Amino acid sequence: MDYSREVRKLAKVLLAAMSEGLNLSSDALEKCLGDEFTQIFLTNYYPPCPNPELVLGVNSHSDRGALTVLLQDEIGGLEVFNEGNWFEVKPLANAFVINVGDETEVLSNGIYKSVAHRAIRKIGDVARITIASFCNPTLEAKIGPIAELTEVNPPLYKEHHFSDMVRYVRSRYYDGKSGLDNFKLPNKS
Ligand SMILES: O=C(O)CCC(=O)C(=O)O
Ligand SMILES: [Fe+2]
Repeated sequence: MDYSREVRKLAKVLLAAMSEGLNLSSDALEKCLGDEFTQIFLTNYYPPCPNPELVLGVNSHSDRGALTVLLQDEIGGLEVFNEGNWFEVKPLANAFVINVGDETEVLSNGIYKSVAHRAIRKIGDVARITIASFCNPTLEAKIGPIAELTEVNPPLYKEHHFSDMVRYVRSRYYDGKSGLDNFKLPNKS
């Protein structure tokens, strides 16, 4: 309980800072996530494995919600994709990894990018444990680019309910593609 309360506080601080980074009021992003944004905790257990080079822990994906607070142990294996390459996210003691989720990319009209990531197995003879805390909109929340951000740049994403994103991503279960593909508007330029 304490952990979830503290993670929630951290997520609120991050959402406020990210809203200000968009030149919006500090409650702008959180307000879009519904009455109270939801939190889902997922513990990932990667058991010891004799042939780590043959195994992928979690296939490439981006987290679908607003943001993820990830706690990883010291084993390592998380990688992020940028400009055609995978980069290791080295574990740092007493630090969280924060992933921007797909719906923050939509709300910010593409200013904040959700991050493609995966988990590989680096060391075979020890288990790895991570705890992901997904901060998500409520299922009924209507998610689309925030109006102030579409005055200069046209909207890049279709408005949808978060439940539509969840349904779409589930239908594609970890196939390596982004959930955002389904909500992109055709580029008119
Ligand atoms: O275990 C990790 O390092 C990543 C897990 C993850 O990306 C997820 O649960 O969404
Ligand atoms: Fe993830």
